[in-house]
Amino acid sequence: MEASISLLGSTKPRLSSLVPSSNVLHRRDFPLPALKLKKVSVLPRILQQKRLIRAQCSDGFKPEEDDGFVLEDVPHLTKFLPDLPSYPNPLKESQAYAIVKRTFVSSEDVVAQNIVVQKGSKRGVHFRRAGPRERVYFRSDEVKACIVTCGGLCPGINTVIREIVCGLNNMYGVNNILGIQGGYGGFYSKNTMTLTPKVVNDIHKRGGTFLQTSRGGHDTVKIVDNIQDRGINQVYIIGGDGTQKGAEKIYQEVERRGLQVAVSGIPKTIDNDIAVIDKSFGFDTAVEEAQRAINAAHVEVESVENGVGIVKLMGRYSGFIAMIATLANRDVDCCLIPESPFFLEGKGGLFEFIEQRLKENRHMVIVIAEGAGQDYVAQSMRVSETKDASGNRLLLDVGLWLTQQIKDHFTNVRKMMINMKYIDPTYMIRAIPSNASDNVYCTLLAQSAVHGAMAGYSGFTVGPVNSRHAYIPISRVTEMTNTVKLTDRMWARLLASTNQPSFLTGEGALQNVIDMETQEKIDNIKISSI
Ligand SMILES: Nc1ncnc2c1ncn2[C@@H]1O[C@H](COP(=O)(O)OP(=O)(O)O)[C@@H](O)[C@H]1O
Ligand SMILES: O=P(O)(O)OC[C@H]1O[C@](O)(COP(=O)(O)O)[C@@H](O)[C@@H]1O
Ligand SMILES: [Mg+2]
Repeated sequence: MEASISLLGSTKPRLSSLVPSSNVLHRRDFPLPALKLKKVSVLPRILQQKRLIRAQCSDGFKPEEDDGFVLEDVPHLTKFLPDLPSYPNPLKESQAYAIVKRTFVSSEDVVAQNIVVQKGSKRGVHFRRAGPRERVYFRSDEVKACIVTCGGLCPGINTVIREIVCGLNNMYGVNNILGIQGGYGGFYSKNTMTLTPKVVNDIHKRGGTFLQTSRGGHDTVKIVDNIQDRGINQVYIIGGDGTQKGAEKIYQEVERRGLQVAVSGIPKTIDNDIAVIDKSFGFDTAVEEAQRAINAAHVEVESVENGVGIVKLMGRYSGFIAMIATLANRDVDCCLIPESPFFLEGKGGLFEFIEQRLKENRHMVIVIAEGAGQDYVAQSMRVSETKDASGNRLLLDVGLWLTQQIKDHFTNVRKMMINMKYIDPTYMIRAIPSNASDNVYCTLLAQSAVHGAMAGYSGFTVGPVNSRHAYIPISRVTEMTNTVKLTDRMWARLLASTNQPSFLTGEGALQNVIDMETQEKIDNIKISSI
């Protein structure tokens, strides 16, 4: 049996850096013989720092020689605490699971990242399947867990908090659970609160986060000092890409200090910009809520002469909410997202399209993601870039800017009377409670996180990959942002449904073509690295 690690990257690897904490093949579960290192390709400059390390494993599955099977594994506490005792999983005694055929997930169960395959193709990347394991590495009465929420809001955070508390308590008999208030900074600057199933009983019916949140304030050493001082041994971290980067640092510090602490990340983002997972929780709820704003815009512009409605939706770097809300609605004439640069003037531009639609229909609706056209807006406003406490770029209000540009053009240049209606429902969309299907999704995420932590995994993220929940190395979800691929069919479906210009031809299109080429290169790398 043979196993090897392949490194995609430009720098010469050191052995220690090749086996990162997030990618250790766990010998007990998945016993591996010697590891062989292989440098397989050099990425273009744009991705050079983002080294993708993957471990190829042929053990356990007894695959054919070099069938291309790759397991991207998550770390286990026994990696640095080899003598850690394990215990039978208390779920064995659970009445609820009494007649379940297979209560426990086998160490050989994995989830394939790619499910569309060609006959004879390599098996590709896999992640460990999430779920309860036969043996756990914590005694229930020894567990002291904490939960923290960081970054922006999204529907469903309270459901995840509730289900971590109830999952720990109902499935594993854990009674000691703390809420860290106000995000990462709360570890060292605020009091904790005690969380019980009773305390969190109906929080899933409310939007926001019961624990409060914040941006900025991540201080790894202070946070881990606090974890150590309080005797916390399970840390559940709910947050987006920035938060998950922070979770990775906390795990690394935990490992450096040799602490028996399970660090579990639960990906949260309204923008759906987290890589690898199918979709982030709260996204469907947000898309549904966006329909109300789009419908309102449509009613308004339909009721007046030459009505032009603009609805601004969230999406800092990724236009998923705008794209899916547009596709779902069918009253939208044009959707503008950060991934697809647009231009206003001249042939093939937005002004020309608006005029054409007004002639045809006497009204039109534009949906714009808040991150769209930022460089364009910045050029015309000459403003310097500012950042929030977490280092995220603060966006210029593209919705207001576009409203003004359209007004000026039609009133002053085209001498046409138009009726502009601008709707900005951004915070309303992310502040609501999650819908029924997101609630179920949040429950599965929370329970997967609890099972993973109890099973002794640490430094991992949970999430569905092709509809199956998996344990994913944190670095895999932070190294790339999930964005709308203009070269995928979904964007083509949108263009076909709105019949809007693609902004790839015409006077303002040169830069767009360059951006498309860059995007295509990135897509090709992602595809070839799978
Ligand atoms: N690279 C990073 N390393 C450590 N912590 C980070 C990093 N980026 C962001 N954070 C922390 O994660 C938290 C949330 O980050 P933010 O980007 O605001 O939201 P989100 O996690 O939802 O994307 C903040 O407390 C921030 O300090
Ligand atoms: O005003 P806030 O709270 O900083 O949030 C605004 C940003 O938060 C987002 O919802 C994304 O938040 P996250 O990075 O926390 O996922 C963006 O869509 C938006 O630009
Ligand atoms: Mg983010």
